Amino acid sequence: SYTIDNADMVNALQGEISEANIRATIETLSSFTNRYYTTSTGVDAAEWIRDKWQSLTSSRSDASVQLYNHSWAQPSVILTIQGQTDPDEIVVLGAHLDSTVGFGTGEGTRAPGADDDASGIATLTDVVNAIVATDYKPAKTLQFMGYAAEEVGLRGSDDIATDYKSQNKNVIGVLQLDMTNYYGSNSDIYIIGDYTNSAQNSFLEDLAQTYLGGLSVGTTYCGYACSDHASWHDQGFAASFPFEATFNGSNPHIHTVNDTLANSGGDANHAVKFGKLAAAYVAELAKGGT
Ligand SMILES: N[C@H](Cc1ccc(I)cc1)C(=O)NO
Ligand SMILES: [Zn+2]
Ligand SMILES: [Zn+2]
Repeated sequence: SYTIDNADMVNALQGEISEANIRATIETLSSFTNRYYTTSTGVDAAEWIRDKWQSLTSSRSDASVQLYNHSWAQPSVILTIQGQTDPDEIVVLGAHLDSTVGFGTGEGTRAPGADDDASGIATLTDVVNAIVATDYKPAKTLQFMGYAAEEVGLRGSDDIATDYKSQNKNVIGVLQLDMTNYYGSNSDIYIIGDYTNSAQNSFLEDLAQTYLGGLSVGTTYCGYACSDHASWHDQGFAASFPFEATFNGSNPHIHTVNDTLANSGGDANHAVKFGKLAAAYVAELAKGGT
């Protein structure tokens, strides 16, 4: 059952979430020609994330970063921060690191993917930065995951979720961030109601009410397995997916060469909301302190 009783830690983490940091990471990731799952630049982008997460956590003896290799070129990236008291309980926060402009994407094709999903990776990266800046030590284990090959059938997260299920890993919750930075609808955050866990969705709503007072939270539906949360849901894990807008209000530029920061408003102000929600999710699910 979910409890909300770690306010000092949540507030400290939220105080470190930075629009400028998130924007800088979006700009770097969208500057790779593409992050497609079969290309050299798709591999380069994954390795950049590995290096970034490694450098952010280099002072932490409880942290390590690994590539998770698949049957195609682009690896996934997993940062593990060991839990202090309940290390076998795992909280997963994910986003996908690949980008596409649809059929025909290949070596040299321009696919910036600023919102889809550099915004999600950048948001998670800033939560990692906040964890280090506050010297937060989670009671349960955290795993930050950059998934490869989401755009071609949720393939990276499917490999990982299936692997974790077969190993009987005790994943107590999964949060997906895919498109956090296009402010396209009236409410600030939309909880996806299908292929997700309703109890955890309610927990997210309670976290937003408690820690994101001024923001409004709605619900919307994909109607299909629309991002990596569905891979975890399919394996029976509790997954949730806070999303940028309603389906109709979401970023119309995705999967085109026009999915740029400029076409997401030119800043990361919308993504900041998701960073603060993710920070609350981390501290109130994984508990712990400094
Ligand atoms: N289909 C998803 C984007 C997407 C996710 C949820 C909703 I509602 C609308 C659109 C995708 O391209 N993920 O990479
Ligand atoms: Zn996506
Ligand atoms: Zn996409």
